Amino acid sequence: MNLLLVDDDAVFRDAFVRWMQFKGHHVTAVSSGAEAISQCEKRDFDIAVFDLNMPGMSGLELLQRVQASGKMEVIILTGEGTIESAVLAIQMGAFGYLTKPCSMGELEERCQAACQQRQACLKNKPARARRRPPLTLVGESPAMRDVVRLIHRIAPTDKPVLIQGASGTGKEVVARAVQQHSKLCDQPFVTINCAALPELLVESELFGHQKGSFTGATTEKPGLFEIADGGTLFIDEIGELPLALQPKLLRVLEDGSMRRIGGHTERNVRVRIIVATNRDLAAEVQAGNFREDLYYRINVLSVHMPPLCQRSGDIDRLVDYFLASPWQVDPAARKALNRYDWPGNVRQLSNVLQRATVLADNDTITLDDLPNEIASGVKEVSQIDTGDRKPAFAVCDHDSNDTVALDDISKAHVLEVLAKENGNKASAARKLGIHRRKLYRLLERYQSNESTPQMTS
Ligand SMILES: Nc1ncnc2c1ncn2[C@@H]1O[C@H](COP(=O)(O)OP(=O)(O)OP(=O)(O)O)[C@@H](O)[C@H]1O
Repeated sequence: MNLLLVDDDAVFRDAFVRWMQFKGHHVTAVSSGAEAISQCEKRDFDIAVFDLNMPGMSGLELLQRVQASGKMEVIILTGEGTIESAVLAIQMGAFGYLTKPCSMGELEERCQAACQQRQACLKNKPARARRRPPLTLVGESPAMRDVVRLIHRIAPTDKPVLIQGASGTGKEVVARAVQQHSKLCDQPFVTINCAALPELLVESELFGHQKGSFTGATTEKPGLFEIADGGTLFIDEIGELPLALQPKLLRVLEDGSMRRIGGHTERNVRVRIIVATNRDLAAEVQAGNFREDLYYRINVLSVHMPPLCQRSGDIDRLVDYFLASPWQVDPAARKALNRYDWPGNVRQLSNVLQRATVLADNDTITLDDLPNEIASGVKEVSQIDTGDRKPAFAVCDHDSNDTVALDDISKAHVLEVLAKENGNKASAARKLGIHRRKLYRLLERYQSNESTPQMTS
């Protein structure tokens, strides 16, 4: 295998290089995301192993940067082993993740498995078919029907589109839908997230640079406007675009002209712009953080994404969409999913379901596999989306008293059995007829409920 390791831990790097070379693999080991990107520009790798926590660029950011090339499989290493980051890595397209400390043998095995998958993929599928899966905008609630109607109205024009809405509501999905229903659907769809990059990098990503125009600009590089020429550029988190850069964007929007950083040549591009933000851009204009002329230039056609809690019926549809066969959700868990407020919207729902599939004992997701704040029938009211001063917790279900009573009975029984077994969890789980992991989760839930403030109706 041709392997790339990116880890700031020199001892681990050294051990990895020795082991993998001993096993006959080619290894390139670097200590930062920036070095990794430059290596990827120079040569192809079969498998890349990224440490999650690195100064500068994290493993997940790096994954996002190299993912577009679709050339190699990525394995993420995490020292903390949080389920959330692992789920995120898989969602972003990583082959898998491993928790440190792990043995070199284990890591090599995982790399071999990733390599086999890559080879099977390269053999069986033509290059075009390996691109992104087809886009699906799930939702038939009245609010989402309005969004879909709007997409069909605005897609055929070549005007800029502004998509606003809270984080995770599906703004990027809508941007892609607009592009796919437009006459530019066969042309490039290029994306940039302004929040994920430092100021100088945003400018150089958008407009490109000439060799030597700043430290680190070792080669000339075309910007995304040039790459997207003839197609669509999706600028995510436009509210984070530095003020100093805004006139440059305004200019390219007005007459299609731009210059690379350090360049003297005026270039002309024809790009349809779609921008998205979770900020209130009008308020940002008022606050002096966003230029008024740019705001009017991008706010020609706008789409407002409704929060998930305002899309009646869509939670069940999304659950069925995210969970492929043979996964099922038992009625109590489905009820809990439906009554939760989803401050993180569709992204949070997708993460919760992926987490549940990791935790579930079999193919059915139960209340035990859901996070406490969802399973316990107490919903966290989002203050981010509405700005309203609401209590942090509120009971949202009429029969929550029954749930609490049942919970109390089962808790008493579980604790009694555990006491009888002298605190031995393995034998208590056997007596209770449940998996040991389930017992651990129940005990965690009892503990956190004791420390969670709850209001009764
Ligand atoms: N209607 C939908 N149907 C299917 N999947 C959806 C839908 N809405 C969102 N998703 C999925 O939810 C996740 C978040 O969506 P997306 O990135 O488009 O949200 P966003 O509003 O752009 O978030 P952010 O503001 O944080 O960038 C993605 O995995 C996306 O595929």
